[in-house]
Amino acid sequence: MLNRLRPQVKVILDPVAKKIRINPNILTIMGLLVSLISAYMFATGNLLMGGLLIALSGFVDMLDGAVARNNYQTTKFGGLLDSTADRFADAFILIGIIYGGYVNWIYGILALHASLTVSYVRARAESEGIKCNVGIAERAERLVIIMIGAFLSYFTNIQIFNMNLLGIAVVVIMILGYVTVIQRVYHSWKNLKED
Ligand SMILES: CC(C)CCC[C@@H](C)CCC[C@@H](C)CCC[C@@H](C)CCOC[C@@H](COP(=O)(O)OP(=O)(O)OC[C@H]1O[C@@H](n2ccc(N)nc2=O)[C@H](O)[C@@H]1O)OCC[C@H](C)CCC[C@H](C)CCC[C@H](C)CCCC(C)C
Ligand SMILES: O=P([O-])([O-])O[C@@H]1[C@@H](O)[C@H](O)[C@@H](O)[C@H](O)[C@@H]1O
Ligand SMILES: [Mg+2]
Ligand SMILES: [Mg+2]
Repeated sequence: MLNRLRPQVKVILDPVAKKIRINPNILTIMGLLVSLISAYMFATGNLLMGGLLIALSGFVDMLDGAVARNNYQTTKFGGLLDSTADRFADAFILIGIIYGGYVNWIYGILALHASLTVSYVRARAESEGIKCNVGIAERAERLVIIMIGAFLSYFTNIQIFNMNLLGIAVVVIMILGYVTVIQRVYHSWKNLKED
């Protein structure tokens, strides 16, 4: 869903990206390091910074591709590095939230499994030659849901089923993640069943 905003983001980001003379792969690694710091913030109970650093990490993840495209530096390896870094960033953030005690570890592990499987199905489908960027909880949605959960947990003490709103956010991405896996498998079946 949020991927539909790419054209609007492009209008804002491209003028900035054109001026940046950093190798996109370095930016990708920088974004990954920001997600690691975000995880540390969650692990040590700093929800506000944890949420803000998810935003910054996501911004850098948007920027690395924009810099690559606007400076004619896109590479196949860069694309692989970007996707791989995203898997590590997803894991760092969820492990930080689990370690910080904001969600029962089983929900956190399942949310991580769902997130990684969403991306795996897409990569596996692409290896068979079909596009598969479909589903209700792609990576941008998952990160925004966690960000919102972190900020709401920081500013309020609302509890649902004895969980703060960050824990609820993790449960939400666990559920929506598995829904997205089903959506992507079904999408792939529809496009591959003739083969
Ligand atoms: C105070 C600071 C600490 C914090 C400041 C933060 C702000 C500066 C930023 C604020 C923006 C922030 C809210 C945005 C967060 C969104 C983020 C969580 C979502 C991230 O989605 C990922 C993003 C990029 O996806 P890709 O990596 O797949 O895409 P690209 O990198 O462009 O292309 C990959 C492609 O490029 C080539 N390449 C790449 C790397 C490389 N090294 N070499 C290469 O060659 C190669 O070809 C690769 O294949 O996805 C973007 C999706 C969508 C556009 C996101 C839109 C988000 C939207 C702006 C946010 C909406 C906000 C939300 C409704 C409300 C926010 C919640 C509130 C509580 C904050
Ligand atoms: O949305 P999602 O499929 O979970 O995750 C996506 C990966 O499948 C894709 O390979 C990558 O380029 C995107 O940046 C994002 O990480
Ligand atoms: Mg990127
Ligand atoms: Mg990425």
